[in-house]
Amino acid sequence: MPPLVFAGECRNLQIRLAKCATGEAFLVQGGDCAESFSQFSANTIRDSFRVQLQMAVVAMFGGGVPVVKVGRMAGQGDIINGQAFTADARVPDPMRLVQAYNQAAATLNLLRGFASGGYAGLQRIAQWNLDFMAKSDQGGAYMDLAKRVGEAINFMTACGLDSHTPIMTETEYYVSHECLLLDYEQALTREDSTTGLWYDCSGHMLWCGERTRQLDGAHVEFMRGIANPIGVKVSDKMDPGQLVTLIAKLNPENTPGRLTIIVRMGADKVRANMPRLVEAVRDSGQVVTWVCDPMHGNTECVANFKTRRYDRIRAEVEAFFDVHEELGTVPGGIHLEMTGDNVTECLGGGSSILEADLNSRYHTHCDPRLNAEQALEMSFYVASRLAQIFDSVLRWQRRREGGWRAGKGSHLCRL
Ligand SMILES: O=C[C@H](O)[C@H](O)COP(=O)(O)O
Ligand SMILES: C=C(OP(=O)(O)O)C(=O)O
Ligand SMILES: [Mn+2]
Repeated sequence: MPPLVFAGECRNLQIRLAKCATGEAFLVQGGDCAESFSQFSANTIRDSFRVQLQMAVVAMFGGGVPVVKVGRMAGQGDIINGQAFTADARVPDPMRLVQAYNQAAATLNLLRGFASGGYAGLQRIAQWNLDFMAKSDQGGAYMDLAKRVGEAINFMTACGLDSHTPIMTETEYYVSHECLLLDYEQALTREDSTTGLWYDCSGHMLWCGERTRQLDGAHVEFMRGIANPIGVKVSDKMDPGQLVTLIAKLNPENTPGRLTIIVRMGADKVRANMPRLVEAVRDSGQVVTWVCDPMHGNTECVANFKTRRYDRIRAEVEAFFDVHEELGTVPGGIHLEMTGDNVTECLGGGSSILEADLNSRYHTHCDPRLNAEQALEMSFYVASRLAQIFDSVLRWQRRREGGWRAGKGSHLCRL
């Protein structure tokens, strides 16, 4: 089966992720927990993509920083067994590997079309608002921002910016998924003819899950051998020394952008457990991109539904930014389980979803996702934190005629 991505694309993403490690860009990574075969459709793909476009515009315009867009898309869904709660459905079926591959290829094909075919053109910024969002507070706030962006574009066009330049009409978009099913990943791993390195061509970026990141495990051994940009999920159970050793194993050349540490601890565990990890990595001189996954540490069961509360998700993001602010290190991105559909899977947020609402539009096949409105609301919060950072950077720059220099390792030392 043909590879789904080209090694050169992975190298481009790695360069962008290196910028996220030094605060010169910010990663917005979002999509399903597990893409289901039954919900595979152009509209589902389109709507997830367009919310991510909206989030990127909000973070860029509000935060004053380039945004790197990576989807939790074109990865794995019902790739092993069926969803039905029956013994038959749960029997692993190898033909699902083929279906998952074909769906990933179709998803990626459509995403490439949206990204380069004009759908993502900045002139269309107002059309990205999803219909059901029009009347919501977030939708209204987004339209206000879209109007301001439109004015800025008109001004730049009046200054001579060619509205047909690719910056205005196209966007970069990458895909990622968990490197979980090694048979599937191995089948798509190819030696890149231009460098002689091995790339897992199932996606641009792969990450190692919280449950499979053992130093002597098969997943770390496989990921050590591929040249893709990779991530590692890290909970409060991670030991600082173990993390430093794991990073050295996965990124022995200490290549910027190669390794993203995706912290997922739970809102009430970040402040107590994240600083020691960040300090250990900083003191080791290793370059990583720090990203917050505020989903996986905040899962709970309410009224028989696996759900998450928007307030706890937001609190984890806040703590993530606070810890980096206190240590003078760099918040490099956010990693969300989200959808462009108007689902009721996570409680609270602007849509103020109540326990009684969970039953009405609960469509996830695995973890509960932020709906479009909640995801957009989160991007406004992220933008407000990025604005503070970049505002203070400008103050330092003015005062010191310098700027933030990427110090030894992933932290930034203020001049
Ligand atoms: O993202 C996927 C889930 O977190 C994983 O399947 C584990 O699910 P659990 O949190 O119900 O154990
Ligand atoms: C399983 C996942 O996360 P974690 O490994 O952090 O639990 C996931 O991101 O789908
Ligand atoms: Mn999940």
